[in-house]
Amino acid sequence: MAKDDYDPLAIVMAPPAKETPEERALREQKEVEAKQVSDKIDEAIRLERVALRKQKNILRVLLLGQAESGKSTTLKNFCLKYAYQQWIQERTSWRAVIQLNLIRSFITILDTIQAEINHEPVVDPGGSDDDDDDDETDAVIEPPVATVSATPKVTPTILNEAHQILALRLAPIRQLEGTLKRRLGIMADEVHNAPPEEMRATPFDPPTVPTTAQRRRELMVRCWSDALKSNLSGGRRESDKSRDGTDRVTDVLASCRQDLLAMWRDANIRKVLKKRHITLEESTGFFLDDLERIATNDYEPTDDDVVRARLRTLGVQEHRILFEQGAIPTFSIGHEFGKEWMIYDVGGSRTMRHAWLPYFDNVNAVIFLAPVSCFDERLDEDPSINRLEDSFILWKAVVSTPLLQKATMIVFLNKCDLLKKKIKRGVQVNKHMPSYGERPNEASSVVKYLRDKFKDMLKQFSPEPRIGYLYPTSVTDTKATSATLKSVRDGILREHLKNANFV
Ligand SMILES: Nc1nc2c(ncn2[C@@H]2O[C@H](COP(=O)(O)OP(=O)(O)OP(=O)(O)O)[C@@H](O)[C@H]2O)c(=O)[nH]1
Ligand SMILES: [Mg+2]
Repeated sequence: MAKDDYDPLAIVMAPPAKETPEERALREQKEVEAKQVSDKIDEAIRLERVALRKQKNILRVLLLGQAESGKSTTLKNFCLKYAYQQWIQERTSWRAVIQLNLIRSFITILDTIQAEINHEPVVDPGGSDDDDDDDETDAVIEPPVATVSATPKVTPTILNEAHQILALRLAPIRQLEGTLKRRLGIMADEVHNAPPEEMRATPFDPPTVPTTAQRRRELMVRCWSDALKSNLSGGRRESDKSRDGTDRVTDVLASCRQDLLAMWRDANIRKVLKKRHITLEESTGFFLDDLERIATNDYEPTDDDVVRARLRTLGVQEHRILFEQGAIPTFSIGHEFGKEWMIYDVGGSRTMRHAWLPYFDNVNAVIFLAPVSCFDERLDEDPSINRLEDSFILWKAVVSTPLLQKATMIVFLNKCDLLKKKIKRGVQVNKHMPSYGERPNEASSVVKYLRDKFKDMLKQFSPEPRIGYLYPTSVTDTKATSATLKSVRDGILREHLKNANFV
């Protein structure tokens, strides 16, 4: 069998080689019975979840927003602030995820070096801000278009033989990616070449299939606590260990540390990344600036590392948070009220929005994550759609639906830190968002402008008048987010008390 055809699951599941018709009938009957039992268990779990969702004393909070908007990061902030004991139990297990984020950044650098050496054409992800195209339009958002030079210019590269040797020496880190993915039980993330999936702009829309199916490779798990458990227990093989019993991935990273540092600090490699429009500093799971600390044998993740680690959410994850002693204000009715929260963290990609609808029932609050730095970016799953435009479409659907009419609406205008960086880099907001007009090209002014837009839409499209709470956030900044969460928690509890006629 060719190596690529090898499928351990198919081998295990294949029927016995010399099966008689009687044996076959018996096996098939057993399979039907097993399926019935399995379906019954699934149904029992589903009913238990529905019952849990209806329990009156549990506060239900829904985290909504497009992919990479910061939903899971917000959830981590909640756990860090209000369920710290649970948090520290899981903290060490995040090491593998952080190492994987780091390794993937290096794989991007290695691929870029290769592309440069091969004189591959440069892909312009969204048109340059330097061009003088002053095309006036009334559109709120101008969707950027990816362009590839028709006749690629073969310019002499600034990389030399030493860079090639360095890249060759670091080639083994590519293998570590597979080891970590297997260990974490990461789903087939190679959606890259998969047939296009059905997508929905909002949970209420009919499905469509995108014309452009090329997507980035992402790391996704069904539930991060399962991934972390898999890392701790079954996921590790003997071959993952070095001879002295230590972890092979950690050992390889530590032994490559100097070369990795040399690669990330090399001025010419940085220039090539810039030329090829690769801004790793602004991409998800960025740990390159922490390399010196992470590529060591005794690396232990810090709270901040865990908050910044990136794992894409698949489907909807339910997280039960039991607020620790003292984490809940007493108001006037005693300690226990609002102690238990169920936070639903959804996968934000358009391919996953169909799964949100069952969770719109009986929700106390929605925290809607709108990344404000992405006015010049396109959706990964459908590059014809501008990311900010997508946030507006989603927000309109969320505020319009009668299903969420009673929910307290909270908006996090997130990624303000990245917005500041982008503007500092010289990106002109009004080139990508003509409606922004001649307002100052400053982060605070952009945030105010977008805040007003989200607020206006809440007013215009809510079935009944209601107030919303809008916060500018950078949820990777745990200190600032801690203060925001306190205000969010108090707001949600107060609204809940009001609705329950306690105040
Ligand atoms: N710099 C910066 N990075 C952020 C911020 N919020 C989130 N991120 C990063 O953006 C990436 C995506 O964040 P997630 O919280 O995983 O996004 P999500 O909304 O859960 O995405 P899906 O699970 O795909 O729906 C992670 O690498 C985060 O560290 C922010 O305010 N500033
Ligand atoms: Mg997520």
